[in-house]
Amino acid sequence: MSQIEIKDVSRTFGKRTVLKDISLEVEKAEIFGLLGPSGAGKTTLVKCIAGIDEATSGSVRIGGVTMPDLNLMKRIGYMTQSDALYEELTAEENLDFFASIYGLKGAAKKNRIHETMKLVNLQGDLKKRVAEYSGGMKRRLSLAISLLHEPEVLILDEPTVGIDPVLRQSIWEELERLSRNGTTIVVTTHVMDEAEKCGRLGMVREGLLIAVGTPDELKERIGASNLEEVFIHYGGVKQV
Ligand SMILES: Nc1ncnc2c1ncn2[C@@H]1O[C@H](COP(=O)(O)OP(=O)(O)OP(=O)(O)O)[C@@H](O)[C@H]1O
Repeated sequence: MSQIEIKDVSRTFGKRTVLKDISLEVEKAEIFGLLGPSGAGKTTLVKCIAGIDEATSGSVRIGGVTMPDLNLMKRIGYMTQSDALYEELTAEENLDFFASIYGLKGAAKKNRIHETMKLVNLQGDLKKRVAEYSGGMKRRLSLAISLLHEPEVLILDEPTVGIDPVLRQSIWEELERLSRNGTTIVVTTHVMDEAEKCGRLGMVREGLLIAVGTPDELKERIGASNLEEVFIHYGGVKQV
């Protein structure tokens, strides 16, 4: 059984269909990347996987359980594109709040807060109010929050936007470490060198999943020398 099983998922908003019959399986410990032009439906798809949104038809199962499922959501880490943070609270208070929701307590909670903040290089800014954080710092704090409870499945919607290349690299090293330890990761990105680090990629265009494969398979399939060409071939629009 695959860790994530997406079967014939469609999502409509009013008369508009933004996901069309998407079927996909993601294996345990895989890093699966979703690529596609802006508005293609990547965020809508990851929201359906995370159980934040529900497919109009079709099903999403994680570990054999149909989503959305409240119990299962505690085992999923989800980082949204727009940071869901309490601006008036300090970073530490934000982390403390989310850690408590996930059932972390006492010394274990404190240790995990420090570990995740170290990981995103914000350990010196725990006491700072989020309102005083830069955009990139907020992204890093959101990432730390999504990692707090060491989820089995991690869903990241453009996690490294606004993050400098050095830190981006260390975040990817951490994602690779998590995957080696068994975490399944689904990540959306517009950054080609990040896409290259994914085990497999899914190309989304106008609500359809039009190609799936390893970065090398996708390149070979169309005779491209790099992923940018693959993106342009399948996406039609060049992203900056
Ligand atoms: N709640 C909603 N109501 C109506 N339309 C929506 C809603 N959410 C998303 N859409 C539409 O669905 C389409 C897909 O949006 P989505 O955010 O999934 O794209 P995306 O591929 O993630 O884009 P980006 O790369 O810019 O983040 C867009 O045309 C968007 O306007």
